[in-house]
Amino acid sequence: MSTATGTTAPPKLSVRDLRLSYRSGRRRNLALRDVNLDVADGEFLALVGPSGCGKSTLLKIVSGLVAATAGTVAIDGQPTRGTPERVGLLFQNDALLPWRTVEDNIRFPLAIGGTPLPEQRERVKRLISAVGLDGFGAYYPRQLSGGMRKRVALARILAADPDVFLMDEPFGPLDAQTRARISADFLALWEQVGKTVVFVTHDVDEAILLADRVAVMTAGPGRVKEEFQVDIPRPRSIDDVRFSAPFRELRHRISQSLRTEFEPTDAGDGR
Ligand SMILES: Nc1ncnc2c1ncn2[C@@H]1O[C@H](COP(=O)(O)OP(=O)(O)OP(=O)(O)O)[C@@H](O)[C@H]1O
Repeated sequence: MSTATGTTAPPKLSVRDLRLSYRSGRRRNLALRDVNLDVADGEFLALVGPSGCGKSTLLKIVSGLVAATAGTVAIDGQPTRGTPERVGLLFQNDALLPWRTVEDNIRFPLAIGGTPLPEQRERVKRLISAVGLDGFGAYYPRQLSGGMRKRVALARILAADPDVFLMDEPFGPLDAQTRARISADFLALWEQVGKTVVFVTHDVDEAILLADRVAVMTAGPGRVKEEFQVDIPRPRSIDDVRFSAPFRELRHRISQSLRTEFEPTDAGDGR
C-alpha cells in the first residue's frame, strides 16, 4: 500500500497476535490463539471456518464488545480502545428497533450523529430506494419479511457510514433464494461505496462471490491458517461468476482447506 509520497499506509484494519480465553466457572476456554490479519482500505474480506472456531468472537473483539486476552487491533495504524467509532456491525440478528418505522430505524444513526433533519430525510429516502424498499418507509419491522428486515438493517449500517463494516452471517437465516437476491444487491451497493468489509459466512460460494480475499480459520481455538485471493473482476454478476472456471477452482481449494479442519487430528499436533 504505497502512497504518492512513497510512504506505506497502514492497513485499514490490523489484528496482531490476538488471543482470547473465555472464563467458564473455574476453567478457561481458549477461543482464539494468535490471530493475525490485515485488511486493506476498501477491501472485502470473507472469513470462513468451522463452527466454534471463533469467527464471531473475532468480530466482537474488533468492535470492542469483548476485550482480548492478548494482542492488538488497530485501525489506520492506531490501536483501538473500547468501541471504535468508525466500525459498524451487522449481526445475524438484525436488531431493529420494533417500535420505530423503517424510516426511523434507518434515520437513527443519522439523528444520533447530528445530521440536520432535511438531510436525514433525503438520505433515508435514497437508502430506502437503494435497498429496494420503496413504499415501505412507514412500516414497522413486525410487518416485514425476514429478507426485508435485513434490507432495513443494511440501510441502517449504510446510513451510519462506518469505515469498516463487520458482518457476522448477516444473511444467514434467510432462505436460499432471498439470500442470493440480497447478496447480489449488497454486492452492487458495496461496489459503489467501496468500504472495508469483514464478512463472516459458512457459505464458501457466498465468500468467493462477494470477497476480494477469503481467509480460512482453523478449528477452535481459531487462527487464520490460509488466505485466498479472489481474482475475479468486478463488477461481478453472481450468476455469471458462479459458473466460471476460476470460481470453481477456488471453491475446490477453499473447501479442501476447510475440510482438513473437520477431520480428526493426531494427538500432540501442537493445538
Ligand atoms: N460468552 C461466551 N462465554 C464462554 N465461551 C464462549 C462465549 N462465546 C463463545 N464462546 C466459545 O468460544 C468459542 C468460539 O465461539 P464463536 O461464537 O466465536 O465461534 P464461531 O466460529 O463464530 O461459531 P459459529 O460459526 O458456530 O457461529 C466456542 O467454543 C464457544 O463455545
